[in-house]
Amino acid sequence: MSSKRQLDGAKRIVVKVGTSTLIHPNGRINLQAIDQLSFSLSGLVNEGKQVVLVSSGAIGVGMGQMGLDARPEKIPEQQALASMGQCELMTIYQQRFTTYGQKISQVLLTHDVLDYPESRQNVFNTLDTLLEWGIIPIINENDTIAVDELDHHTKFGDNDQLSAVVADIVDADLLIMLSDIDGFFNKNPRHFKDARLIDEINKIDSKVIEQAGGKGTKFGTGGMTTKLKAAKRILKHDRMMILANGENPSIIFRIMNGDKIGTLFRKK
Ligand SMILES: Nc1ncnc2c1ncn2[C@@H]1O[C@H](COP(=O)(O)OP(=O)(O)O)[C@@H](O)[C@H]1O
Ligand SMILES: N[C@@H](CCC(=O)OP(=O)(O)O)C(=O)O
Repeated sequence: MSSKRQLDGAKRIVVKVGTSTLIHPNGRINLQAIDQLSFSLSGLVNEGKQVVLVSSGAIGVGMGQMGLDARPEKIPEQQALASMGQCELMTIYQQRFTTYGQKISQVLLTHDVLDYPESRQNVFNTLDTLLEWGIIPIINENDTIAVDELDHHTKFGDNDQLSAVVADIVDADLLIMLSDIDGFFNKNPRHFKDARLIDEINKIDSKVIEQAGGKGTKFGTGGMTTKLKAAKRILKHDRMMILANGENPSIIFRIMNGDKIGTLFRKK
């Protein structure tokens, strides 16, 4: 067995970063993580890759701004926090990416863009143009609009699934999902000391689904269940996904080098 993964020269890459990577447990912004992420993604663009960043964190950053240590129950309050936090988050990204000479843009999406071929095409046209220009689009769900109503489905559910949808829209080769855990384990490692990291998964069957548990921190949403839903979509369309620990986002360079880090989801 080869000690390196063959990522088949992946050129168009979507990177998803979860709230738990961007926010310290004390609620403050993890500047080091954002800096490393900006450095690594700018480095990939300089190597000739096309990179989209799907970034969570708006609500988490908004909570920090308002001094809250628990997510409010009321949806309008969550949306207000997202609106504040998104602005702050983009300001920090703008600063850090500028340091590395990298231009960025912001794209906020709702699920219903997928229901309308014209909207979907417009999203593709925008993203494709940005990527051709060497810009890194930073995508989040448009939390102000995104709520689930009976007849108007605007919510993706979570950014794990949003990132897989984005990978489809831009026809990405690879989705790198950075979380607060080293990859997919055969059981939740926060509850079981003997949990084992799985190197590669080729199919999301009921056995794999049963191994997935809930979220890890107060900032996370969905836990492994939503990451597996995203992986299912990725496999269905013959793309690759790597789930890895975003604690130190420069891990992206080693991932792209084919080092066996985290869990690779790929069809056999
Ligand atoms: N089988 C599993 N393997 C790895 N992590 C798991 C598993 N089942 C549940 N988890 C939990 O999923 C968490 C990651 O998801 P989440 O908290 O939503 O983070 P993020 O903010 O990165 O989306 C881990 O911290 C872990 O507690
Ligand atoms: N749109 C929300 C993110 C929702 C979400 O999926 O968060 P996470 O599980 O941390 O990736 C925000 O920016 O706070």
